[in-house]
Amino acid sequence: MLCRACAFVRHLYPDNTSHLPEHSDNEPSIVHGSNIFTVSIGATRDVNFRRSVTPEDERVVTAEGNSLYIMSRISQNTWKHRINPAAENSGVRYSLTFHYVTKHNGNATIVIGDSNTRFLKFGSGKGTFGDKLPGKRVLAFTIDQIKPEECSGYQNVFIHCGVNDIRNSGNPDACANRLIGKLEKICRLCPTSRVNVSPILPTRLQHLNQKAIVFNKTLFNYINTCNSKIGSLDFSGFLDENRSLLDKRFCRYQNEDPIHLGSTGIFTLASIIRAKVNSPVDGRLYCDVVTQKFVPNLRSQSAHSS
Ligand SMILES: O=C(O)CCC(=O)C(=O)O
Ligand SMILES: [Fe+2]
Repeated sequence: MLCRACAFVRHLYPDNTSHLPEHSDNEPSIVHGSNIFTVSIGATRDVNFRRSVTPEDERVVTAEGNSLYIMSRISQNTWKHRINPAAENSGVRYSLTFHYVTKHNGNATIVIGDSNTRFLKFGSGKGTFGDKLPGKRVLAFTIDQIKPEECSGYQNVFIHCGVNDIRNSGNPDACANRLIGKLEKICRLCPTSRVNVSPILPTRLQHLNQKAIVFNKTLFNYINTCNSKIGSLDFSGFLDENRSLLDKRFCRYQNEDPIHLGSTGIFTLASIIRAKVNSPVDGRLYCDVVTQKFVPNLRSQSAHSS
């Protein structure tokens, strides 16, 4: 059970000269998907709303005494609000703003990924990330199924792309560019979130791994040169001793399934995600391992390709 509480902010506007600078109510403690309620008492004042990316898009809400206006938490990622000084003095105004907060909401995490993320569980109790790491897991089997809008309000965003796209496409580079397009949109929608992307996880199939290398190289070139601080996960521990295939220990059914993680693999993936949430906010803790060491190994290729 998450510990939920209400935090409230009180403002006093003694006369028409008092104002509130432009801001968003986007504190990490405010629960994703919640609403923000503001009760007005006393003089009527205008609340001006402006879209962050297109500031010319401005709206005004007139907050009369004894009225309530409601903003969604999600809107705070794309809108700012302020109260300008008023032309005429119509007296004192108070406002009370209520935020729905949880103690650990600063860790709120969304994982969007393929079937290898299916068994990652948020919540409390055994087999979950626990109360201190609240969040949501969303399945996206292909890059096109990733919906950037779902990420807003989460402090940590993890995008885990599987092999479905590269398996069905002759052009892994084009797949990587489609994912990059999604990442750019996520960074625009969630400017204060820590966005992380996984390299494609190695499989037991060398022909897929070769496509994954091309995909990962394009992806890493982008994240190492883009202006957004996108983090990545270090998957080097999943490789076998030749550093070319998914280590059997992590496979489902001990190597019977060449693509899917078994319980050890899922546990390892969960640990990597948890460590990333707990890591310092440096934005750039990169493993280039997959692009540098995850090279095709001809010996294991003939032994394992199918
Ligand atoms: O006084 C108001 O209506 C605005 C209050 C507000 O924006 C806030 O408390 O964050
Ligand atoms: Fe506010």
